[in-house]
Amino acid sequence: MNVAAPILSDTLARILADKYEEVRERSAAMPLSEVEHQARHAGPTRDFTGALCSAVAEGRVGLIAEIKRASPSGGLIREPFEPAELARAYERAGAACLSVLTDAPWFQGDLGHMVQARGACALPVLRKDFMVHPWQVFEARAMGADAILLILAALSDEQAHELEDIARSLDMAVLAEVHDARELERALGLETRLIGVNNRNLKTLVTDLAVSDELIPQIPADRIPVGESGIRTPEDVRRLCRAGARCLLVGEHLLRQPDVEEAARGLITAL
Ligand SMILES: O=P(O)(O)OC[C@@H](O)[C@@H](O)c1c[nH]c2ccccc12
Repeated sequence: MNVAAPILSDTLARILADKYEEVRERSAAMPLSEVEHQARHAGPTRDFTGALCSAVAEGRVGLIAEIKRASPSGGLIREPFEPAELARAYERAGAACLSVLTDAPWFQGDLGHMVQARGACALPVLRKDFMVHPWQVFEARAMGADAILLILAALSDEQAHELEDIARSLDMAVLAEVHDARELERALGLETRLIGVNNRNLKTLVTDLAVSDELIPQIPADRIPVGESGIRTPEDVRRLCRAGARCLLVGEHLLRQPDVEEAARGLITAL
């Protein structure tokens, strides 16, 4: 009998096992009090939620454009990979915000990519990682992040609330990510207005825009729905808009194009 098999076939569980180990190592190298001190003395945040709302108010798509070198579902996505250049191209195209993958083992990410991207433009930046511990939230802010992602599938309610409280105390926005109705209900218990609907199942990596068709209409009007993952064409953009989301998080499709600026503009103006 192989009791490990079901767990090992769950990608999210494998990523989280690595993440807890990473947090153990990093927090041994620098105490929480020190990284918290750095976070509380970092420069001001850029308004992530405000940037999305302004884009939508102006009739555009509120695009969170992603910067990542690789992913478990897509393999190596872009090489050569230049975070600063990508950030400037997305900004010229009219993206509202950036998302930068910082997970190393599964996405070939790095906090340095986030620092480079943020330094190259004026856009608010989300640290895209698997946040499970306060240490990482302080680290994100210390390195300049304006927003963090909280994946409900990866967190207990208690963890989600604790990490959100810390992010808010640091003036960071929180994107609460859900993939089913149960997670949506839990996310609505948080303070944040930003509710991301991930079309990709992080356990199986199967991506289906029907997840957005189903869940986005269930999000109350006082929240801001964000459609996430698997968005490629202007028709996809219009489909998520019909479901009720004018804010979208897009990575792989843009990063596979030689001209990311033109590709981003094509989605931003799709409505
Ligand atoms: O590259 P895509 O399919 O356009 O998707 C972007 C983004 O939604 C995806 O990277 C993502 C959404 N939630 C996540 C959580 C962890 C890692 C990655 C993600």
